[in-house]
Amino acid sequence: MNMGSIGKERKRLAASFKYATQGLLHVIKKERNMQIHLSVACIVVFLAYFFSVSKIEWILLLLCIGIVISLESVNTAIERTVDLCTKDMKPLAKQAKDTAAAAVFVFAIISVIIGLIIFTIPFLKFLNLL
Ligand SMILES: Nc1ncnc2c1ncn2[C@@H]1O[C@H](COP(=O)(O)OP(=O)(O)OP(=O)(O)O)[C@@H](O)[C@H]1O
Repeated sequence: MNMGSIGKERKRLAASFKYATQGLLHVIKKERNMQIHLSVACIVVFLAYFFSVSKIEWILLLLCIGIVISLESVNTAIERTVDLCTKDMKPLAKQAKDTAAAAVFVFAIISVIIGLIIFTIPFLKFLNLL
């Protein structure tokens, strides 16, 4: 690989980061669900810091936050693609959108359960109930 092609490769990499950032900002601006996920994520990070959760618990919480945000982005991409394909009401369009929404929903429920497992005992101790 010569210097010219390394420079081109770097530019291409920088451009792909730029486009991904634009995509993320679009979902944050336009999708109410993403705004809710991010607000919950901020609260979870605050609680994790406040209760000094363990390293493995931090990893689990950050994984949940990352996966929910990623799934919501993919869900939005599928919604946009369906809307681009058809403006008519079609059963397949509904199945595509609802199935994509189900992916976010399932992992969001798992994340809530993980959050409850991690925070319930510290929270009860904080309230002097344990
Ligand atoms: N082209 C379509 N054909 C059939 N059903 C559709 C179509 N577009 C949307 N729907 C269905 O209508 C319902 C509402 O969809 P809509 O996209 O308006 O909002 P949503 O799924 O709540 O997503 P969001 O709130 O993130 O925009 C969903 O069940 C969806 O699958």
